[in-house]
Amino acid sequence: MTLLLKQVTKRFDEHIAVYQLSLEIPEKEMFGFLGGNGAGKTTTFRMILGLLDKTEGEISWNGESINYDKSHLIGYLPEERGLYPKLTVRDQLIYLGKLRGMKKQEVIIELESWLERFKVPEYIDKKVDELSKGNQQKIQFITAVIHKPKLLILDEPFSGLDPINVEMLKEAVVDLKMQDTSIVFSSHRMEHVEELCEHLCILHKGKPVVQGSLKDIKQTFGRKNLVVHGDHSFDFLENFPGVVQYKKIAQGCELQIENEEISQRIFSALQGQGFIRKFDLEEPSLNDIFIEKVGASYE
Ligand SMILES: Nc1ncnc2c1ncn2[C@@H]1O[C@H](COP(=O)(O)OP(=O)(O)OP(=O)(O)O)[C@@H](O)[C@H]1O
Repeated sequence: MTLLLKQVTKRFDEHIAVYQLSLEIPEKEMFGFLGGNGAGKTTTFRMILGLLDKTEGEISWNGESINYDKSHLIGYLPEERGLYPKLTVRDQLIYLGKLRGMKKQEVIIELESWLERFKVPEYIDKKVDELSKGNQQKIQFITAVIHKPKLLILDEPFSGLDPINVEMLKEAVVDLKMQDTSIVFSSHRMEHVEELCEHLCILHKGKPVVQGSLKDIKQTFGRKNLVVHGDHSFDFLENFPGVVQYKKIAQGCELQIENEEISQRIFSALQGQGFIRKFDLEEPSLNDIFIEKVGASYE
């Protein structure tokens, strides 16, 4: 089931939060939605989920308008987490699971298996406000996935988690994808999107500035990173034609260059200048691309 956004705009009075956004989110894939603060990610999610009316445009799933009565098809981890603090994890999940058409016993089986997986089986009888923020987030994640949705929308799923829990959640998300769940997630963390997503969109002030497959985005960006390690000074490369950025490091330097050809010229210029231990041409990182496209306004 492909999720399609066509020329979607959202205005809050005079303020345009999302402007003519068109996106195709392939089924059974993980799609990364990037953007600085206030770029329009959450607003877009809320429109997809029917929590906010769009001002203009169309949103469809598998060629049809999304039927919000069939809430069991969609799972949502909101940015502002919202669990009932005084309910136990068990009661919370039973309540939310039933809202999505699950039977109590089904909920318990799924919940126990998720808590086991997240290595916190003892939390089942704890009240939410007895849990740390990171652990509350795991519970919130379980509420988003317990009913096995076909489309899963995760708004900043990894924020506030320690590295071990980030890995645990990442693995869970990858497994859900393997089980054919279509997943869209927003993040400020480029490396997470780079690691997990085949396709992505970078929003800036409500407009897409980059979108497509990660591979194509990197290829068409043109610029490359070049890492050179060696014993002599590489300072002359700072003003070398085609070098966009120069960074001195202990072992040598790291450069951003305009294109692959510049690396050949640098290679020639380094001949006879001493021992080179490393000369590596690398794809730009998503972080490089983000900074270039979104620039100084990113917080
Ligand atoms: N209910 C609202 N009323 C008025 N303006 C709003 C409302 N919701 C969002 N906005 C504005 O719309 C813009 C997009 O906000 P949104 O929350 O979608 O950004 P975001 O990309 O999710 O940001 P962040 O990464 O900081 O969470 C912002 O300028 C925000 O102030």
